[in-house]
Amino acid sequence: MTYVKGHGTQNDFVVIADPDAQHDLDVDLVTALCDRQRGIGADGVLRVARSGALVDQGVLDALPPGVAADDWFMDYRNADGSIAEMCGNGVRVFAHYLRSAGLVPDDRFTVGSRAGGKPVVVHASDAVHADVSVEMGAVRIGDESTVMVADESFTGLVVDVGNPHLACVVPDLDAERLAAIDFLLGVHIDAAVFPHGANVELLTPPVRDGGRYLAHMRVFERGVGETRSCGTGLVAAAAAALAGIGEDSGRLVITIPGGRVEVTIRPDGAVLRGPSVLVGDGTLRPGWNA
Ligand SMILES: N[C@@H](CCC[C@H](N)C(=O)O)C(=O)O
Repeated sequence: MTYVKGHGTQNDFVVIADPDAQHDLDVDLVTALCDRQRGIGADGVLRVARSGALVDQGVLDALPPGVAADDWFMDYRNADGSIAEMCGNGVRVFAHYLRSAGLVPDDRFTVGSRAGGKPVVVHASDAVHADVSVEMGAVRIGDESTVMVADESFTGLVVDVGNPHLACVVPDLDAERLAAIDFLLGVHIDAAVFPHGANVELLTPPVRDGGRYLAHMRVFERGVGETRSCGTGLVAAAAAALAGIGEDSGRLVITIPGGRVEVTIRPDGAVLRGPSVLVGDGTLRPGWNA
């Protein structure tokens, strides 16, 4: 099995090309691949397969809305082996991989995901770096909920970006205090609100900077733990930040530990724009996971 290692603002992935969906991406394989000591090490795995092949092989029950059988599908797995509906940084890396491997002829195409088809634009790319926009689709904002991080409680909005988020814009939080929060002391969401778990974002209040807003964010991902970036989390947090100041649209540049991305929120959907890096590639030797 060959792989490519890539990241989007240091949210890192093992990319496995499997056009006909022949591999069994079971929990043992995914957790071993993502293990930073005994595997390649990553926050998740992106299987590159034809959407129709995933249906034929029973990985998907049916094609999700907006996904055609011959679209390339990002079959995303978290580092713990669980399946998630969508990964915003993953789509950028996935699109970059497709371009760099010559699997798509143009810079505009649709990437399939369990949360539906995601149109992408590859603004610039070479073998290593790319700048990619993803139309993330509808952002649904729900009620408030709270999360305990160690013994501190944070209140946020339940946000659905295809996958579940609790996006907390924390009054008076600044970048320094945000950096000092210790997720290792425990992150506890309300299981009654999130029966399938959730990703948790902590965000500083947005500060206007010309025609955009600036903010800082950290994220604790379902199925992974703290990551240096989360694309769907950035979209959820941007929508929550705008909602908090009574806006339903706007542009935010958000700094996360892994870099900076731009999120545009409009009433009809969100766009995430940021970098992708393809770090290198290799071959797994027979028996590596025995
Ligand atoms: N890192 C991702 C989100 C990956 C899925 C998430 N952990 C979940 O379980 O919902 C992103 O960039 O969006």
